[in-house]
Amino acid sequence: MAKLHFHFSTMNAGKSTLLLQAAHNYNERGMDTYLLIAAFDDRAGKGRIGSRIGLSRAADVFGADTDLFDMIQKRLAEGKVACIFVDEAHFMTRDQVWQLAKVVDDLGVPVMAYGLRVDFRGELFPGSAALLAIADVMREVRTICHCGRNATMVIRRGPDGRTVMDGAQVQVGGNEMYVSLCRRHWRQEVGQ
Ligand SMILES: Nc1ncnc2c1ncn2[C@@H]1O[C@H](COP(=O)(O)OP(=O)(O)O)[C@@H](O)[C@H]1O
Ligand SMILES: Cc1cn([C@H]2C[C@H](O)[C@@H](COP(=O)(O)O)O2)c(=O)[nH]c1=O
Repeated sequence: MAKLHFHFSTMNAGKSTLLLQAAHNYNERGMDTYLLIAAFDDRAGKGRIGSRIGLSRAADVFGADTDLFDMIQKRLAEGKVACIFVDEAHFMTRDQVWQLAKVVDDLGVPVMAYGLRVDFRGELFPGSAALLAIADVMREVRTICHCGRNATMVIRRGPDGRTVMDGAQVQVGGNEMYVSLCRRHWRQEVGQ
């Protein structure tokens, strides 16, 4: 039975690596996959999913207005797909998460979504909140803080290197701007 999976973590935990590895596993067994990524996260190049370990692969992009059910249905009309992979899933809207649930329930294709659970302030992203609410399977991709504890939070650093607590929820960036920490060290950094 097809399921909606949510693999969540902080940044720099290996989500994109795992996505590319899982997709490759399908492909090497002769099964097609369909890869999607949020349009504005173009760190690996527009329409590419990339991991810091050096792997990358082309993907279709979605914006906030994209109907993911329609988009996936069109792709399925072109040929069978064994699994759908979505990177930067935290950038989806709540409606888009429900569209993925409809793909799973009505079209019978499994969906694997990979994304952050919380933003730099410790607040859920809308896409993550919806996935935590309705995904069939949830799995944490674990990584560690500089102290060795499990990292569950992320801080954002401004251009001067200082930790910031103000600003838009969405700001695309990598290790130069974000650091994953355990909750204790996150609290210390943000002065809580
Ligand atoms: N050259 C490398 N060899 C092995 N692991 C690496 C290398 N470069 C980065 N990594 C590891 O890859 C992980 C980040 O992978 P990535 O897929 O980009 O994460 P995420 O999508 O969760 O942000 C980190 O654990 C990092 O230590
Ligand atoms: C914490 C946080 C992150 N983002 C952005 C920054 C990156 O572009 C992605 C996450 O990248 P990953 O390495 O693939 O995990 O999300 C953001 O917009 N707002 C935040 O608070």
